[in-house]
Amino acid sequence: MNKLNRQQLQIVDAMAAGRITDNAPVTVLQIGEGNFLRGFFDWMVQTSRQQGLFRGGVAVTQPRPSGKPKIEALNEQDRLYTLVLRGIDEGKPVERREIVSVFAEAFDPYDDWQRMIRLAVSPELKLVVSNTTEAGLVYRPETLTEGEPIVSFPGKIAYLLYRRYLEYEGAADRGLLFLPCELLERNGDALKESVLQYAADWGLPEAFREWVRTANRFLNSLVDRIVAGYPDEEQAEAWFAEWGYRDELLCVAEPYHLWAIEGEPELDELLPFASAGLNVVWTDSLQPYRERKVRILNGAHTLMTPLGILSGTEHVRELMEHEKLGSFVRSTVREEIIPSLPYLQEEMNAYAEVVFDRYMNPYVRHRLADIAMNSVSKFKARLLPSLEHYVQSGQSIPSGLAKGLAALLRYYRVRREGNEYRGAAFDGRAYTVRDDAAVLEVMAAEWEEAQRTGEAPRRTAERLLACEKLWGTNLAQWPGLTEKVEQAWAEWTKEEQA
Ligand SMILES: NC(=O)c1ccc[n+]([C@@H]2O[C@H](COP(=O)([O-])OP(=O)(O)OC[C@H]3O[C@@H](n4cnc5c(N)ncnc54)[C@H](O)[C@@H]3O)[C@@H](O)[C@H]2O)c1
Ligand SMILES: O=P(O)(O)OC[C@@H](O)[C@@H](O)[C@H](O)[C@H](O)CO
Repeated sequence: MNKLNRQQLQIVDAMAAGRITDNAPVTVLQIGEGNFLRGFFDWMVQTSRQQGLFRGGVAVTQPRPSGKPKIEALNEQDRLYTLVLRGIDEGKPVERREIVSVFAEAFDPYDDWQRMIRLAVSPELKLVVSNTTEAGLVYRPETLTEGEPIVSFPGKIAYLLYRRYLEYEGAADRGLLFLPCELLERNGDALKESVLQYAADWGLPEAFREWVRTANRFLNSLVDRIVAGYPDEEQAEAWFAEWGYRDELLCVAEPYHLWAIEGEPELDELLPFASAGLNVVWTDSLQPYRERKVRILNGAHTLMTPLGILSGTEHVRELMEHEKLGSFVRSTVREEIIPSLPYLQEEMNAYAEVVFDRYMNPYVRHRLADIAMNSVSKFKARLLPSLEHYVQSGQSIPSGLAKGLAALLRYYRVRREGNEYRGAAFDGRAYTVRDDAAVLEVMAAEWEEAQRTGEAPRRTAERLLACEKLWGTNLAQWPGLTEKVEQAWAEWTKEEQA
């Protein structure tokens, strides 16, 4: 059977009315080849194109050298992929398939840095969208060597903007609009600050920094859609047989979507998603949207993942249906996370119930292993603020959140095997942990030390919690936390030995 290709696109022409002509100007640079942008942003571009509201094309590049295979796979499929939206929408089952065809270019910036620069200085370019996870939108000092690709995502943006600034001699109307989709608080501001930091580190002129601030817009936004990515093999094969083509970039997402963007509604002219009928909200305050979503929906995901994997469950729905694990998640959200939020409790409860329904979506098999990537930074952004609320207000540490942290630490009990860091579940089965090398090295070293010295678990918990490199603060000083972590470990050790 053939892979998805342009001919195929013609066969399903009717459904691909938003397809791109090969000579469409590239108005969007996308940094991120991952599932999320393909299941969210690119689908929005396609939807707007189908209505004649958006005319440009998207150039997609990967933010890390390791993302190259996806870019290659995309090119092998004429830059097309299939998106399946499946779920319950207003009480009714929905299943829609669409071939997304918004990519005018897909290339590896590490292979062809000059191409990246040409794109950055293009007069057609208007928008830069990204999703590099919370671990990617981070400032890490980096040297600028002319002619060589910049490794980090914000470093790339700093250099590319500098080239654009030089190209147009600082013209005020040549700036770009940035829409980082990483789930970080004030993601636009975070990107701008990192860019300015690199500019200062590299000794770029103050006039350039001023141009970054005044001629460019870095919008803060909050995205919400569960994009599960590639389905399980059995489902994928059944679909390929039905459709008559194979698609390595097949992506499955729920129909629900929300993009709350801090900015004036007039920006809809540049980004005509709300006009296309999509659930895109222009707002002057993201805070309530953000906190509700990150602390409840993402927080519960990050809470369930380590314990779920350690217990041998694979998918969100399976975990939510599990008697003990499902009720652990629900009660921690209802009794610990929601009371830590400064908003109307009924509204938060109503939102949480919708989230639990979304988790139970019978059509989306959202893998815990996927959610688990970079769990340490996710825990810090999504769950630590809830835990901190109790510490700050002098209340005792709640058990569910402490158990979640204990599970996270136990999940990161890893050893290095070749290029991978592997841990063992309660039943001894091995799994791979994906996180920043620095995080994995610290975790592996701390656990190795525990094993080497045969120290008491309390001491190990204390050392891990005290590790400021991991948490940015000394968590061992939070009253009662070390004891609760140790207690949770002791219970699991008993279960493992039983
Ligand atoms: N999948 C969803 O349901 C969903 C929904 C909302 C937001 N998100 C956002 O998407 C991220 C996960 O993306 P996905 O679901 O597309 O997964 P994915 O694995 O398909 O893609 C992850 C992307 O992030 C990049 N990346 C990972 N670590 C990086 C690092 N250290 N530096 C630079 N780039 C890095 C990868 O190269 C890839 O482009 C989340 O962290 C979140 O910010 C996802
Ligand atoms: O995408 P991640 O890996 O940052 O986090 C996993 C999930 O919490 C996340 O993808 C949610 O499904 C999503 O944020 C829903 O909008």
